[in-house]
Amino acid sequence: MSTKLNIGLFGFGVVGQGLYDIIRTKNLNLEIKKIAIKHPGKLRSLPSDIFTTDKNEILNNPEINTVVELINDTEAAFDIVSTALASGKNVVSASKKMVATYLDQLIDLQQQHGTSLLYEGSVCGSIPIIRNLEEYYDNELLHSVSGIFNGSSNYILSKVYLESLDYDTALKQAQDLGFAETDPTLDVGGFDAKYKLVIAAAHAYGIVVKPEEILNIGIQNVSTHDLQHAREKKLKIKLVPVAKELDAENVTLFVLPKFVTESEFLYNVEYEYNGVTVQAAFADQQFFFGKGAGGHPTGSAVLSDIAALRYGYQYEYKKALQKKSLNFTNNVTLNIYLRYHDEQLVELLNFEHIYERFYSGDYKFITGKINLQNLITHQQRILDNKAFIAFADQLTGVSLATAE
Ligand SMILES: NC(=O)C1=CN([C@@H]2O[C@H](COP(=O)(O)OP(=O)(O)OC[C@H]3O[C@@H](n4cnc5c(N)ncnc54)[C@H](OP(=O)(O)O)[C@@H]3O)[C@@H](O)[C@H]2O)C=CC1
Ligand SMILES: N[C@@H](CC=O)C(=O)O
Repeated sequence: MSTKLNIGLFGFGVVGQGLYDIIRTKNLNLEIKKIAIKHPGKLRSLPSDIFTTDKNEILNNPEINTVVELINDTEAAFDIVSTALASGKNVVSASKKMVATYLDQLIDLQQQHGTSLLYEGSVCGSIPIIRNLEEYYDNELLHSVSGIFNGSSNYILSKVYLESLDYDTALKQAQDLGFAETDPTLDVGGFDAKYKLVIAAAHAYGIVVKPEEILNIGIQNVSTHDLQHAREKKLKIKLVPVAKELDAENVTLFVLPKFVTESEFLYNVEYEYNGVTVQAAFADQQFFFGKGAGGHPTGSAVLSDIAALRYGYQYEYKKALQKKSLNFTNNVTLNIYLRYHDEQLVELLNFEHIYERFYSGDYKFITGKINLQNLITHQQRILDNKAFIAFADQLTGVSLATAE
């Protein structure tokens, strides 16, 4: 029999309201008892007595057995979630930065207190990827997990590529639609995709990697030259996080823009949609597609976690708890396109091999092979120089289109 859930909800913004709308339409064995928010003066769509600004009205209420955390403050979210888990309450969260940053501590807390933390909504909105990695692929050898994990960046790339809208207007639209983070640098800089990659990798490969160890370069420096380059070669530019098993012992993780070919599933993933490609040893290639941002799509994933809690569902972190775990490494060579101004940057990056160099007026690019570690070392210089970097597919052995 399912347990009645008495919920304390933290956050009534885009996702919190999305969840509330969905719950309202259903007759589920659950009740939202209290909603904690930050700004008491804001106009709300519900009677004021359901709201509180005191977290302890939820955390210290013995009647509340489930906390749903949907706030936009990482440190406050960790405080709320860890307190709830330690006091015997199960938790659902969509805060990917918080989960990725504190994943090892959150796993420990669940084990110590026998409580459950579910976070499907934190990775790729409505796409049920975490539970699939955790359960369905439990016994599969995964060669790679990659895709489009950030709705805002993808929305912007679709707008600038398909509709020739300017970047700033496209970003403003992504913010107005509720897709972007409070600080949109997290989206366009590839941080948000990286947090999601950290979480996915924990369930796919059992590795818990600190976000700061992983390269993230986003779409913030994309220019009309880069877009034109892609168009001429019938490619699209997508922001792609990659988790790839290199051999029986090593896994690499990185987030970079990518030139995607027409034959890839990601080519047709546009606007706020996300896509996840899983390359497995036996199941072969599988593709998950769905809305990656927005109140209702994310609310639906949060509700699915809440429903799973009614039956006592917990992540077992089976791969992470295995004795022989995989190592995370940045020692991998990538096929890279670099658009740049500063010749010194090219020297610093120390290409292992150069396929092509192009100069025309103020447009200069180079394609070649680079070690990921070199990109990490010079990441800040790449960004400060307004240079743009993208990789080409190596997962299937296809090299840069320009290399042919
Ligand atoms: N937007 C999206 O598409 C998605 C967002 N997420 C994640 O979900 C979380 C929420 O995002 P979103 O709904 O967009 O954010 P919003 O900015 O729309 O809403 C944030 C909410 O959190 C509340 N809040 C902030 N700090 C506190 C606090 N200390 N205690 C209680 N309430 C607090 C705010 O209160 P007040 O209303 O008073 O300001 C607000 O209601 C974030 O972690 C985000 O990364 C995940 C997937 C998709
Ligand atoms: N800002 C995020 C929201 C969902 O996770 C995104 O754009 O994907």
